[in-house]
Amino acid sequence: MKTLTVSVASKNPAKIDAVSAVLEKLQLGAEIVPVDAGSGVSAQPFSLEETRQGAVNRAQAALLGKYDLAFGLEGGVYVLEESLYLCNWGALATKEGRIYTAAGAQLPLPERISEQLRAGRELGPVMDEYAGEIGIRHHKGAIGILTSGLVKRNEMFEHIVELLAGQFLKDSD
Ligand SMILES: O=P(O)(O)OP(=O)(O)OP(=O)(O)OC[C@H]1O[C@@H](n2cnc3c(O)ncnc32)[C@H](O)[C@@H]1O
Ligand SMILES: [Mg+2]
Repeated sequence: MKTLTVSVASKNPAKIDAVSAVLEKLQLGAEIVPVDAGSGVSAQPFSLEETRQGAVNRAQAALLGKYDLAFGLEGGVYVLEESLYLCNWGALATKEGRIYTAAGAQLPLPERISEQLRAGRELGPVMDEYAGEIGIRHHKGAIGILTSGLVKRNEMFEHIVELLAGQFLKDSD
Protein backbone atom coordinates (compact mmCIF):
# COMPACT_ATOMS: atom_id res chain seq x y z
CA MET A 1 0.00 0.00 0.00
CA LYS A 2 1.27 3.50 -0.79
CA THR A 3 2.29 5.50 2.26
CA LEU A 4 -0.64 7.53 3.53
CA THR A 5 -0.30 11.14 4.58
CA VAL A 6 -2.00 11.74 7.91
CA SER A 7 -2.75 14.83 9.97
CA VAL A 8 -4.03 15.14 13.51
CA ALA A 9 -6.10 18.15 14.47
CA SER A 10 -4.29 19.16 17.66
CA LYS A 11 -0.93 20.13 19.09
CA ASN A 12 -1.78 18.29 22.32
CA PRO A 13 0.84 15.49 22.84
CA ALA A 14 -1.80 13.20 24.41
CA LYS A 15 -3.65 13.20 21.08
CA ILE A 16 -0.59 13.16 18.78
CA ASP A 17 0.98 10.25 20.71
CA ALA A 18 -2.26 8.27 20.46
CA VAL A 19 -2.40 8.58 16.67
CA SER A 20 1.36 7.86 16.31
CA ALA A 21 1.14 4.74 18.46
CA VAL A 22 -1.72 3.22 16.46
CA LEU A 23 -0.26 4.01 13.03
CA GLU A 24 3.05 2.50 14.15
CA LYS A 25 1.29 -0.61 15.39
CA LEU A 26 -0.52 -0.95 12.06
CA GLN A 27 2.77 -0.33 10.21
CA LEU A 28 1.06 2.17 7.94
CA GLY A 29 4.41 3.97 7.68
CA ALA A 30 2.64 7.28 7.80
CA GLU A 31 4.25 10.45 9.08
CA ILE A 32 1.82 12.33 11.27
CA VAL A 33 1.48 16.06 10.91
CA PRO A 34 -0.07 17.92 13.86
CA VAL A 35 -2.13 20.86 12.60
CA ASP A 36 -4.14 23.61 14.26
CA ALA A 37 -7.76 22.95 13.43
CA GLY A 38 -10.61 24.49 15.37
CA SER A 39 -13.34 22.31 16.84
CA GLY A 40 -16.07 24.80 15.89
CA VAL A 41 -17.82 23.99 19.20
CA SER A 42 -17.38 25.39 22.72
CA ALA A 43 -13.96 25.12 24.35
CA GLN A 44 -15.75 22.91 26.89
CA PRO A 45 -18.35 20.79 25.06
CA PHE A 46 -21.31 19.96 27.30
CA SER A 47 -23.07 17.05 25.55
CA LEU A 48 -22.26 13.87 23.63
CA GLU A 49 -23.55 15.52 20.46
CA GLU A 50 -21.40 18.61 20.86
CA THR A 51 -18.29 16.59 21.73
CA ARG A 52 -18.78 14.30 18.72
CA GLN A 53 -19.38 17.31 16.47
CA GLY A 54 -16.13 18.88 17.72
CA ALA A 55 -14.23 15.74 16.71
CA VAL A 56 -15.88 15.67 13.27
CA ASN A 57 -15.23 19.38 12.65
CA ARG A 58 -11.60 19.01 13.66
CA ALA A 59 -11.05 15.99 11.40
CA GLN A 60 -12.64 17.67 8.38
CA ALA A 61 -10.72 20.91 8.95
CA ALA A 62 -7.41 19.05 9.37
CA LEU A 63 -7.57 17.48 5.89
CA LEU A 64 -6.52 20.91 4.57
CA GLY A 65 -7.12 19.65 1.04
CA LYS A 66 -3.78 17.82 1.09
CA TYR A 67 -3.78 14.89 3.53
CA ASP A 68 -5.19 11.41 2.80
CA LEU A 69 -6.53 11.03 6.33
CA ALA A 70 -7.14 13.36 9.25
CA PHE A 71 -7.94 12.50 12.86
CA GLY A 72 -9.95 14.75 15.17
CA LEU A 73 -10.14 13.94 18.89
CA GLU A 74 -12.29 15.83 21.36
CA GLY A 75 -12.92 15.68 25.10
CA GLY A 76 -16.11 16.88 26.68
CA VAL A 77 -18.68 16.30 29.39
CA TYR A 78 -22.38 15.41 29.39
CA VAL A 79 -25.14 15.22 31.96
CA LEU A 80 -26.52 11.83 33.08
CA GLU A 81 -28.84 11.49 36.07
CA GLU A 82 -27.70 14.87 37.38
CA SER A 83 -24.01 13.91 37.31
CA LEU A 84 -21.45 15.19 34.84
CA TYR A 85 -19.61 12.47 32.95
CA LEU A 86 -16.35 12.88 31.08
CA CYS A 87 -16.71 11.69 27.49
CA ASN A 88 -14.36 11.38 24.55
CA TRP A 89 -15.00 11.23 20.82
CA GLY A 90 -12.90 10.79 17.72
CA ALA A 91 -13.44 11.20 14.00
CA LEU A 92 -11.44 10.14 10.98
CA ALA A 93 -11.97 12.06 7.74
CA THR A 94 -10.71 10.81 4.37
CA LYS A 95 -9.83 12.94 1.36
CA GLU A 96 -12.63 11.15 -0.54
CA GLY A 97 -15.11 12.67 1.91
CA ARG A 98 -15.79 9.66 4.13
CA ILE A 99 -16.10 10.20 7.87
CA TYR A 100 -15.79 7.59 10.63
CA THR A 101 -16.69 8.26 14.27
CA ALA A 102 -16.14 6.43 17.55
CA ALA A 103 -16.45 7.16 21.25
CA GLY A 104 -14.16 6.21 24.10
CA ALA A 105 -14.16 6.03 27.85
CA GLN A 106 -16.80 7.76 29.97
CA LEU A 107 -16.67 8.20 33.71
CA PRO A 108 -18.37 10.43 36.29
CA LEU A 109 -16.62 13.55 37.53
CA PRO A 110 -16.47 14.25 41.28
CA GLU A 111 -19.07 16.85 42.34
CA ARG A 112 -16.29 19.28 43.34
CA ILE A 113 -15.15 19.34 39.72
CA SER A 114 -18.63 19.29 38.17
CA GLU A 115 -19.75 22.39 40.05
CA GLN A 116 -16.84 24.37 38.59
CA LEU A 117 -17.74 23.26 35.06
CA ARG A 118 -21.39 24.20 35.62
CA ALA A 119 -20.07 27.64 36.60
CA GLY A 120 -18.49 27.91 33.15
CA ARG A 121 -14.88 26.84 33.75
CA GLU A 122 -12.91 24.45 31.50
CA LEU A 123 -11.96 21.00 32.76
CA GLY A 124 -8.23 21.40 32.01
CA PRO A 125 -7.47 24.15 34.56
CA VAL A 126 -10.02 22.78 37.05
CA MET A 127 -8.25 19.38 36.96
CA ASP A 128 -4.85 21.04 37.51
CA GLU A 129 -6.19 22.81 40.58
CA TYR A 130 -7.88 19.65 41.90
CA ALA A 131 -4.71 17.56 41.55
CA GLY A 132 -2.16 20.29 42.32
CA GLU A 133 -0.35 19.68 39.03
CA ILE A 134 0.20 21.63 35.81
CA GLY A 135 -0.81 20.69 32.25
CA ILE A 136 -2.61 17.46 33.12
CA ARG A 137 -4.58 17.59 29.84
CA HIS A 138 -1.33 17.18 27.88
CA HIS A 139 -0.48 13.78 29.31
CA LYS A 140 -2.41 11.65 31.82
CA GLY A 141 -5.54 13.80 31.65
CA ALA A 142 -8.53 13.89 33.96
CA ILE A 143 -8.99 10.18 33.35
CA GLY A 144 -5.46 9.52 34.68
CA ILE A 145 -6.18 11.44 37.88
CA LEU A 146 -9.58 9.81 38.35
CA THR A 147 -8.26 6.26 37.81
CA SER A 148 -5.17 6.60 39.97
CA GLY A 149 -2.98 6.56 36.85
CA LEU A 150 -4.35 3.25 35.55
CA VAL A 151 -5.75 4.73 32.31
CA LYS A 152 -3.98 7.77 30.86
CA ARG A 153 -5.47 10.24 28.38
CA ASN A 154 -3.16 9.18 25.51
CA GLU A 155 -4.04 5.50 26.11
CA MET A 156 -7.72 6.33 26.18
CA PHE A 157 -7.42 8.22 22.87
CA GLU A 158 -5.37 5.32 21.47
CA HIS A 159 -8.38 3.07 21.87
CA ILE A 160 -10.58 5.56 20.00
CA VAL A 161 -7.99 5.84 17.21
CA GLU A 162 -8.02 2.03 16.92
CA LEU A 163 -11.81 2.05 16.60
CA LEU A 164 -11.50 4.64 13.82
CA ALA A 165 -8.59 3.04 11.98
CA GLY A 166 -10.27 -0.36 12.25
CA GLN A 167 -13.44 0.88 10.57
CA PHE A 168 -11.35 2.52 7.84
CA LEU A 169 -9.36 -0.69 7.27
CA LYS A 170 -12.54 -2.77 7.09
CA ASP A 171 -13.76 -0.53 4.25
CA SER A 172 -10.37 -0.73 2.49
CA ASP A 173 -10.28 -4.58 2.50
O1 LIG B 1 -5.36 21.41 22.36
P1 LIG B 1 -6.62 20.66 22.20
O2 LIG B 1 -6.57 19.66 21.10
O3 LIG B 1 -7.85 21.52 22.12
O4 LIG B 1 -6.74 19.74 23.51
P2 LIG B 1 -7.54 19.95 24.88
O5 LIG B 1 -6.71 19.38 25.97
O6 LIG B 1 -8.05 21.35 25.03
O7 LIG B 1 -8.73 18.94 24.72
P3 LIG B 1 -10.19 19.15 24.13
O8 LIG B 1 -10.30 20.50 23.49
O9 LIG B 1 -10.50 17.94 23.33
O10 LIG B 1 -11.07 19.06 25.44
C1 LIG B 1 -12.15 19.90 25.68
C2 LIG B 1 -12.08 20.50 27.03
O11 LIG B 1 -12.09 19.51 28.04
C3 LIG B 1 -10.86 19.54 28.78
N1 LIG B 1 -10.49 18.15 28.92
C4 LIG B 1 -11.04 17.14 28.26
N2 LIG B 1 -10.54 15.99 28.64
C5 LIG B 1 -9.63 16.29 29.57
C6 LIG B 1 -8.77 15.52 30.33
O12 LIG B 1 -8.73 14.20 30.22
N3 LIG B 1 -7.98 16.14 31.19
C7 LIG B 1 -8.01 17.46 31.33
N4 LIG B 1 -8.81 18.26 30.63
C8 LIG B 1 -9.60 17.67 29.76
C9 LIG B 1 -9.92 20.39 28.01
O13 LIG B 1 -9.08 21.14 28.86
C10 LIG B 1 -10.85 21.33 27.28
O14 LIG B 1 -11.24 22.36 28.13
MG1 LIG C 1 -9.24 22.36 23.51
